[in-house]
Amino acid sequence: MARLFDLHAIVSAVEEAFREKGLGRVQMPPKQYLFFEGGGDWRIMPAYIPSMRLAGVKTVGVNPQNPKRGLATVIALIELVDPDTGHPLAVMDGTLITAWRTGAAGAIAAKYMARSGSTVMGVIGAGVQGRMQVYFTVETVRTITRVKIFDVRREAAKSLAVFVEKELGIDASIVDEPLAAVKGVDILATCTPARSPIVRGDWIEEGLHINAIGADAPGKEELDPAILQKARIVVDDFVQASHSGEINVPLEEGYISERDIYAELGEVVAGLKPGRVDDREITIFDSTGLAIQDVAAARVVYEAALRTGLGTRMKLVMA
Ligand SMILES: NC(=O)C1=CN([C@@H]2O[C@H](COP(=O)(O)OP(=O)(O)OC[C@H]3O[C@@H](n4cnc5c(N)ncnc54)[C@H](O)[C@@H]3O)[C@@H](O)[C@H]2O)C=CC1
Ligand SMILES: CC(=O)C(=O)O
Repeated sequence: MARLFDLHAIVSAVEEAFREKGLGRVQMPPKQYLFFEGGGDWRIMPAYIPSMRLAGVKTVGVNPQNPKRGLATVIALIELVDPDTGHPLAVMDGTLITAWRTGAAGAIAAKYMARSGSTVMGVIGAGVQGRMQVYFTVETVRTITRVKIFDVRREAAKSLAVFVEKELGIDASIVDEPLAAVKGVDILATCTPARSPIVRGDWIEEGLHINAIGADAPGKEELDPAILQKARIVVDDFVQASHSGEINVPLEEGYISERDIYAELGEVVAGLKPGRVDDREITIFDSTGLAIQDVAAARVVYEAALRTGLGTRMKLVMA
């Protein structure tokens, strides 16, 4: 999988998928959850994008206790199918695809919603998604020169700082408190499994764009609802975000109402609604993760595998 990685091809495929969603041309029922007694959950995520002749499903487990067992928090598997016949085309790892397509969604949101000329990025939660948010955003928004990193595990922050300096060639600073990752930044990515706000309302400065990535299940939240009350909020999918995104708790508790949600990202990408309209406004992209992102990114990898001969051909025996 890693040998087939192509950041810009993935961003472009995911952007096309968002555009199709904005134009109302995808089939994607909201993701379904099973909640395990041990604290983790498992999700099923199907999608069909007719104009891209693309269909498939991801199954994905999420358990923040996994790193203690030597496993990733997010573990996924993807099947692509031929939309003409329903025949499987490929079965592939979905763990890297999830990280890549989530990085791509954050980068696309930043492209449409962050201030132009943004130079400083902050990240809270320097795990798998935090790293990919930084990587994809830096490579897509070409003006970032510095990244500020906070993680409750200093070794995670250190590992990301080394990646940023060595692989991306820009400055990285590790900070000792979340406030310092928020102050003075243009783009903030929050990427933790938190169930109560980490970022406080009175820390927020004019013009900030936030990619709220970590909240992707009921009860999860990373931002003080006071931030949502004063921000332009764009979600990836209204139904999913209402049940499981950054807006789920503030909606449930009455801090915001459905009227406060400005748009879905696909509508912005499709040009139906403008993204940022004012350099001083605060904008939030609430990402829950969409199946259309998964199948779009998976197809980039599948086609690269066909081109390069990587992967294993399987004959499926069907009666
Ligand atoms: N929106 C989306 O499309 C997706 C969302 N996610 C969600 O993103 C979150 C992170 O996932 P991964 O990066 O894969 O997990 P991870 O376990 O690799 O990284 C999480 C990081 O957050 C840090 N952390 C935990 N609590 C913190 C706090 N209060 N302050 C600062 N750092 C803290 C941990 O030390 C760890 O380094 C999860 O909630 C996951 O469900 C995951 C994939 C896609
Ligand atoms: C983890 C998750 O929910 C997603 O991949 O969208």
